[in-house]
Amino acid sequence: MPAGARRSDLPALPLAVSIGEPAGIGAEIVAQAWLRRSALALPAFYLVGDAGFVARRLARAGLDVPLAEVEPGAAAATFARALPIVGTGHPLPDSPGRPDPVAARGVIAAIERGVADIAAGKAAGLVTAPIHKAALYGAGFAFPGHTEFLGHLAGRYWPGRPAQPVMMLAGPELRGVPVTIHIPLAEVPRRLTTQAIIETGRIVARDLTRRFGIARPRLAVAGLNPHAGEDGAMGGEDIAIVAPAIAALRAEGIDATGPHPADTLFHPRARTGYDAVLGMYHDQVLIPVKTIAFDETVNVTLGLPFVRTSPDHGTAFDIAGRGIARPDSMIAAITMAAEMAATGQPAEPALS
Ligand SMILES: NC(=O)C1=CN([C@@H]2O[C@H](COP(=O)(O)OP(=O)(O)OC[C@H]3O[C@@H](n4cnc5c(N)ncnc54)[C@H](O)[C@@H]3O)[C@@H](O)[C@H]2O)C=CC1
Ligand SMILES: NCC(=O)COP(=O)(O)O
Repeated sequence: MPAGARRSDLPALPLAVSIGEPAGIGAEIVAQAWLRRSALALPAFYLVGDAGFVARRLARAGLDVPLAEVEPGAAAATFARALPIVGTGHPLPDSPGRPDPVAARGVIAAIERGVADIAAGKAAGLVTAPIHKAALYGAGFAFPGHTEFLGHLAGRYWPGRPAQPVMMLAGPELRGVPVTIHIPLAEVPRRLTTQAIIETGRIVARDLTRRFGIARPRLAVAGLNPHAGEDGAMGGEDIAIVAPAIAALRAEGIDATGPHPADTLFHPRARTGYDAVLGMYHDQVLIPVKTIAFDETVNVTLGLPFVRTSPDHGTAFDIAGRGIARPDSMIAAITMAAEMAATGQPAEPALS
């Protein structure tokens, strides 16, 4: 829990939870979280989507959850008796495991509505259920994932306050940040820049302090190549790109170290030496994070003027519609969003 936040400080406003890919498990894990609201003292939240779809899916999955279609202003008062649903006006198909391109508009609208509600002072933060990226790309979605889309929406609703979204996977034992995210592995060396590492490191250091209460965050920066390049013998990027970024961060007073060989950065003793790892590409970070704590880890977007969290997992098409998906990571995401919102941090200032 971030310093400065206490359970009793849970935000007065509800959290908005976007429905995600309807062919996936999103509706089921939100409903499962709602069923545990009292036992876990969860903060109030509402699901943004299509109430008709949610009702059909929960019936199919054998989840007995009362639903109430409301406006955000009534969600907190409704939460004790029913799962509040805020409609987008876009019907969603109930076809578990089989994504239908017709759903894309409603999936995107739910994310947009959640951010609009935060900007309008109706929601404390956004929790996103997983999307199926390929389905959205097929419908013309121009962003690799939520992370970049939310940066775009921040520009729409907080103009003049440039957002620089940074993905962080935060688990009980490990926080990891991929500097490059959803790009082909073959493109990583070309698109990895010293400036990107510096900007990512600044945002992580700042938000670990502002949102997570860590006074002087320690950042361990992984090298790109085996053995962090072995003095250049196994790749020149660690000397040419990564090391200068670490030097620049240190010159700014940020406690960054490295480039560290990635293979020895994630064992339990190594993890005591830092507050977050900056990795150079997606799997360098997400494999250790999900291996250590798949059910408890939360995907947090740093660098935004609002709070956004998500479960670490995806749409789980193989188990959708059966009511067996574990809600743990969704519950962790809801809890973390509430705790981050409760720190009462104002909208983020622009970074230099
Ligand atoms: N934040 C987001 O929107 C995310 C979206 N995705 C998307 O999800 C889709 C599927 O991705 P995959 O790589 O297959 O990963 P996945 O996380 O959906 O599934 C991997 C395995 O974990 C299991 N699993 C996942 N969540 C579970 C839960 N809550 N309870 C029990 N078992 C669970 C699945 O059944 C499957 O066997 C892709 O389109 C991907 O882009 C993936 C990660 C995050
Ligand atoms: N692998 C993480 C992931 O896919 C989540 O991406 P995003 O939708 O949160 O940008």
